[in-house]
Amino acid sequence: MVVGVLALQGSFNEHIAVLKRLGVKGVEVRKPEQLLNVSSLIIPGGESTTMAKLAELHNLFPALREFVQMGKPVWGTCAGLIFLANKATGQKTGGQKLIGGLDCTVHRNFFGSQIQSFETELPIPQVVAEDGGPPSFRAVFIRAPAILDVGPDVEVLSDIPLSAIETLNSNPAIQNEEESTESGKKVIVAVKQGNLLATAFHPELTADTRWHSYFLKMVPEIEGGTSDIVSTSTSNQSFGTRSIIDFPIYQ
Ligand SMILES: NC(=O)CC[C@H](N)C(=O)O
Repeated sequence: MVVGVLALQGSFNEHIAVLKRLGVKGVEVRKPEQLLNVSSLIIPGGESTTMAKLAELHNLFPALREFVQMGKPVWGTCAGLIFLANKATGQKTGGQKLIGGLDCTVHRNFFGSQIQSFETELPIPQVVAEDGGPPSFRAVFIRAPAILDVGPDVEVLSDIPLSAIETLNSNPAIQNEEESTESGKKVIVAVKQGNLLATAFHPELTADTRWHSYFLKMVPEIEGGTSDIVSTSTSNQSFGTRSIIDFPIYQ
């Protein structure tokens, strides 16, 4: 079995490279019929409006929705998270099509514009760190979304205190959100709901492969049939982070 990576736009190459480091084949998915050949799917970061337009052009929405509804593991990172959400706010005029399935509301550019992108250390969730490594991971937020509310079946894996973000005082979206958020202090940045995993940050842009290993464990074919793929690879894991200078710029 191979892992599909939606390759319309954004950081699909980076995801495929991480999968390769873990000994797993990642294949680019651009057409509906290609979803038949993959056990699971990663939807990368990029620009969700553009991705939605390209998905529409390639008639991918029905197949993507079916893939999600069939219970196949799907992981959305950043724009991919927006794509999977049932509801998005902060969209461009006219809105954009979503795959949906993930019971949450996401704010598309919660942390501000491209220049308000940032990196921070966040505690690694217990379930993600099963194979060890440092207690935190480097979370890379690029014009990132955040999850504003979740339904009862959604498990929150990571959240972030707004006070930890430098842009807090200069970004009106965050200030408004802070006032309207009940806890007033945190937003959700990683969730799991059954077969769906979603992160507002970009693990594929760091050398820490634990989020990818966690996702691979959600894929029954890989976990059951070829468990050495995941367990062997974890011994090769490193936990460093690439410099932000290397990051692709998403418009
Ligand atoms: N790095 C990203 O994927 C950014 C996503 C962007 N906020 C969007 O609307 O699509």
